[in-house]
Amino acid sequence: MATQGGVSKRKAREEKRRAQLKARNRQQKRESTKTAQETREVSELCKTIEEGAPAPGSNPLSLEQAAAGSYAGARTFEELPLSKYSKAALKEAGYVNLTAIQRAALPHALAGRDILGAAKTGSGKTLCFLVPLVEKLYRQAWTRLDGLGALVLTPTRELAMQIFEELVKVGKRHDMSAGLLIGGKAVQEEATRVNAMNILVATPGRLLQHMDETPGFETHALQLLVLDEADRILDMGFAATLDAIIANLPTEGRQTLLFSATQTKSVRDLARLSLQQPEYLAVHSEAAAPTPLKLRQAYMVVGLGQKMDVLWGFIKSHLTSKTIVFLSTCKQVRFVYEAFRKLRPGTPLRCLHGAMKQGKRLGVFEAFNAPNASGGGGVLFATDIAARGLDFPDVDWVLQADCPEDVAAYIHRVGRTARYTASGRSLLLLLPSERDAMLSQLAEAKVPLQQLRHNPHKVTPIGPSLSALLSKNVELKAFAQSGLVSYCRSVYLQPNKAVFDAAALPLEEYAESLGLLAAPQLKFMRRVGKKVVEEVVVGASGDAAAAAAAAAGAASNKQQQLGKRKRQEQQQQQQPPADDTNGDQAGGGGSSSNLESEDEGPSQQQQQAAVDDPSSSRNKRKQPDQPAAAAAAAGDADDDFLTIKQRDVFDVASDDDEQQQQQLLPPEALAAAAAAAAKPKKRKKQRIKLGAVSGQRTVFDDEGQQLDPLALLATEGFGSGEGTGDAAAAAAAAADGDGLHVVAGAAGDRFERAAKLMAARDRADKKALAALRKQAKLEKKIKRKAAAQGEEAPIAMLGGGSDDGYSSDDDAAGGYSSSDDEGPAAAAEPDVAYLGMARKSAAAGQQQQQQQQPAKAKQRQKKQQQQQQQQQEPTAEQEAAAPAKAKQQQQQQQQPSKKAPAAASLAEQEALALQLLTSQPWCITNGAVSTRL
Ligand SMILES: Nc1ncnc2c1ncn2[C@@H]1O[C@H](COP(=O)(O)OP(=O)(O)OP(=O)(O)O)[C@@H](O)[C@H]1O
Repeated sequence: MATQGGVSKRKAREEKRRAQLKARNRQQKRESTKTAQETREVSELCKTIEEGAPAPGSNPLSLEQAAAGSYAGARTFEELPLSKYSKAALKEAGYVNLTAIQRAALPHALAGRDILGAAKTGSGKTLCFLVPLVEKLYRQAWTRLDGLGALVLTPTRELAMQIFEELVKVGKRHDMSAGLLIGGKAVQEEATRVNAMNILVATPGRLLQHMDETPGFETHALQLLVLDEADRILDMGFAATLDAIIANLPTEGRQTLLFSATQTKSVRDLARLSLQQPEYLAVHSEAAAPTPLKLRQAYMVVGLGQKMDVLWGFIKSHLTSKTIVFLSTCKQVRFVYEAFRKLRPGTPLRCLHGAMKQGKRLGVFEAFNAPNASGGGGVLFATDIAARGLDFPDVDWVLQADCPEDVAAYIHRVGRTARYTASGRSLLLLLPSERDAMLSQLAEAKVPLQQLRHNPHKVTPIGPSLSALLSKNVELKAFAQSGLVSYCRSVYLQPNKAVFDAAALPLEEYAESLGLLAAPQLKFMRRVGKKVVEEVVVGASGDAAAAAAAAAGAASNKQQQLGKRKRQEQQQQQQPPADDTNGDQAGGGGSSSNLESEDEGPSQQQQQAAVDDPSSSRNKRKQPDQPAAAAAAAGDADDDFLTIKQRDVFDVASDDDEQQQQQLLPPEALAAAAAAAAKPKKRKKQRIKLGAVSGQRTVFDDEGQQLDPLALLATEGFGSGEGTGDAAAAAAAAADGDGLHVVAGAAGDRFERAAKLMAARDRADKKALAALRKQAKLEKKIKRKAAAQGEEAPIAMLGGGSDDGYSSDDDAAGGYSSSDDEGPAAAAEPDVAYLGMARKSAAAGQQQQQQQQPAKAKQRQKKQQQQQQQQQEPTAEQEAAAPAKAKQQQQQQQQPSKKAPAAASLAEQEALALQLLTSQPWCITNGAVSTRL
């Protein structure tokens, strides 16, 4: 039996070995056939490319169809000299016909030429470099042993991930390795595999890190370098990193492809890349607009104080739309997202910014990237990390809540919608101070814009709701504060000074709109203010009118424009409710829902001026029918949040505006306007500015009387006599009409003193914040400890507020300091109070504690009880001193103790801190926001 079993086992083993051998032979045969086929295919492809390549410098897009013997002019992927692997993969991914930029770029790229390609957003530039990349390595029979053959650089991690996914689709049948190198992942993990990669998609920073740190990371064989969003990678932000990367790459025999919707033309930039006779392919340079055809773009002028309301109103009115909202800083995104989430608009909210952890970033990206199966909407609040290249499907709206830094940023942001053949809409919110310059820059770039205004019935102020939220949530308040500061700083730092004017930001209004009680005092903003003062002082000579004129002369054009804009703003504020106008515009239909009208040209501008002008009688009359017709044509009847104002505003910044408005005014209104203009408005405004040394807050005394802004200095430690004296002198000087330079001179001193005071406050604020942080840390630690010991929920940490779910009754009853709670355990650990026990009898509480306490604690308790007993048996001396002591105790009971028990004092501290956080103004010191305590 044993021998029989052994024989059958041996037979089975032999059969298995034979089967394996057969399989290996088959595999080898297949591979050699495949290699032979591939070799044949590669040689054919090389021949076709060599013979049929378009002439250098030609634009294949101009060809109607592929010429005989040439693949230039191909209209489908099938007509291009591509491997059958690539063709099959492209077909599987649903790519059949070529887009314009693909028709122009692919023939040149396949021929191995360097390319500088520019085309509108969403026009398919990704395939313009991925297909030639895969094909080039395939034609060179690149194997895994050959190392790094192609490198794609992109400015953001999300874009790198998206390109990588696309690469996997296109190259799925090829035998190559590809890797994704982005920050936020363990570099060591990547280092083990990076050397085995044939293709890398990377962000510049992480790639350079591997070049510096990963042993054996070689790039000498690189065949192809791609810069997606080339202008961004070539700009200042990446300059040093890119130069270091390029220094590590071979220049000989390397093909370089650069693509973007907004291409760089800087010769110096291109010289850094050592391009070899590049083909410049800007397929949409002759187009009417640099933005997608199916994108409807609009702007709206909104004061900074109303931005949050408009944003909220927009979201509430577009709950089923998929929207991306762009804000300028991470901190703003964080605040708006957190605050709106708590206000529950009724649509999913997400946020994406650079300060998020990579895992979260990826999760949000994937979630927003998922096709919208249910058809429901959603909002993504994002910084400019989502502005370039990302191909989120089905985005209906792009809302730029903050002005983009330049036209290129605008084009990329709006390009997140209306991609490929889809349509989309965008709305740009502009501050009155940004309007003219930004619109003229956009007009210069031929961006077609229509002016809209919001339906006031759809906008409710959310400041009070935010304020209520902030008063309960210290963290959210800190977010609001840092959001505000970061926004102001971003405006202050913008190089595009024609558009961004930090001095024109109405901080008080903005702070209020975020739910804050007061605006911060920002050092950098004070520098802006100081500059204005200096300009005025330089211009001051003799009387105030001359000084104002000199100041106006010295000030930049921008400032003059600002004055003009402010006048316009004032006019707009006096305007009758916007819905009246819109109702009229809608042709009496009562609906203010139109987004587009067909009328353009100068008459439009006149119409605009009439709409803007409150005194124009045309405003009160019905407008012609055309907007109603346009509305019907536009099919926007569902959008009752936005209402039409004007279409294609190209020269809103022109100096003729005022003139045009005046032409439309009736004579009486003109006379009134002339009288108003004759008043020395400017002087008055400047005086207010100069006096507002410590911000433009209204200051009230204890009785609630409004104080002169200058008197603030007197009340805040500069010597009341001097301060009031200054204020009075300033007021007197101002009254006699010669006050401008006097006030300006005095302001210098005050600035200095105010700066000192603020510095002292800042230090105090910092200390207070540090104490708060320390306390929060302590709470967390105690909580963790408690959780680890398996203690149940009813343990509250001192200073922990009501987050732990305690009833307000307990809090109101002063649960922290209830004498019932201060058992031996509480005495031993003064930072922990067992609030849950306040509801039970002290005895029950003690019993429970005894059950929970470990043996050591029991011993300690016993010892303390013994001590108490000893204390209860008074000595003769104690008996003698007893009456005096009793009296003292009685006094102590009657007078609230100055030094409260530890628990009570901490609770008080917390309450005080909370109160101060929600009521005091706050400052900024070296970037850290702190609360003035
Ligand atoms: N030939 C094609 N046929 C069908 N769909 C295509 C084709 N080319 C590209 N697309 C699709 O068009 C969309 C936009 O493509 P892509 O992301 O490459 O645009 P882009 O020009 O790089 O945009 P951006 O300038 O914003 O980076 C993608 O969803 C892509 O799948």
